[in-house]
Amino acid sequence: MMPFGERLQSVVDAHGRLCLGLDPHASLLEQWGLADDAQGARSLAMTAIDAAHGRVGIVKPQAAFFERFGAAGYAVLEEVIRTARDAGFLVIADVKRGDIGSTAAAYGEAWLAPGSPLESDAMTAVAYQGLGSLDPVIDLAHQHGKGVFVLTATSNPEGRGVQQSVSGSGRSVAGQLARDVAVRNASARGWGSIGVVIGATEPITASGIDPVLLQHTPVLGPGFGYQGSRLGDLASVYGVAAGSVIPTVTRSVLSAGPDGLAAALDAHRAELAA
Ligand SMILES: O=c1ccn([C@@H]2O[C@H](COP(=O)(O)O)[C@@H](O)[C@H]2O)c(=O)[nH]1
Repeated sequence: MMPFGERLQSVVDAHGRLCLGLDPHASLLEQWGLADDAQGARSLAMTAIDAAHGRVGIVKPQAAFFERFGAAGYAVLEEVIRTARDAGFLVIADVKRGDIGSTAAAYGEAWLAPGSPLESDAMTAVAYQGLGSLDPVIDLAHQHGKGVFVLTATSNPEGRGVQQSVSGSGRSVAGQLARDVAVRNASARGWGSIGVVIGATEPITASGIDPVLLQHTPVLGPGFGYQGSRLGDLASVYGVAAGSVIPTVTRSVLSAGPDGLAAALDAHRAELAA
């Protein structure tokens, strides 16, 4: 099985690095004229996947917007993930899971184990219980050619108090976490399979992250579009790590409505290319 980092690189080479978020917000369902239920969420996500064909190679369903509908929402999420993967998209399940190791392992089995109903190509994870608590997930990911993106410096301003605080190492929490993740990718030829999530809403150096360390570490970058950052600002936000960033856009595309999705995606791709 090819490692996730290499699979990610080949998808980026073929389709570019923009990632489309699949977030059926209640407000978007209303705007699209869809019911605020599991079938409405299904319709929005499937329409977005159709429009994404040939435009992006990576999609990121946000589980929370499906979980709102309980079992019916989960059934739809399973179908959305399967449909996207069968169509050749790389699917990053934005689930932000984390716990003591034995429980984290079960999260890994849910989202990354081959044959699991929710099998995705990568998942997002939270290291608040220590990066080591995610080791069972990381081991599982390596075993099956999957990826894990660890929240490091998030796009929401409320995160900064914790993430920018300086730990005993003399480094910020975010800076230390980025360093610890980067160490796990050190032997990769290109990108490793363990990524970080670093929001685009302020320069990453403000969080004490050394961009030089991220050469082999894929960076999932939310915060573009709706949250205010511009794809054209990629280099000023991420510095020398800009080449490792997978920028994600969601509401700034989905708010264009079903008929405007393709044009919105093309406009975002053009901004990124420029
Ligand atoms: O720091 C983070 C981590 C994750 N997200 C997620 O990304 C999308 C952003 O959606 P937009 O509509 O493009 O703002 C959403 O699913 C968040 O949960 C984030 O925004 N920031």
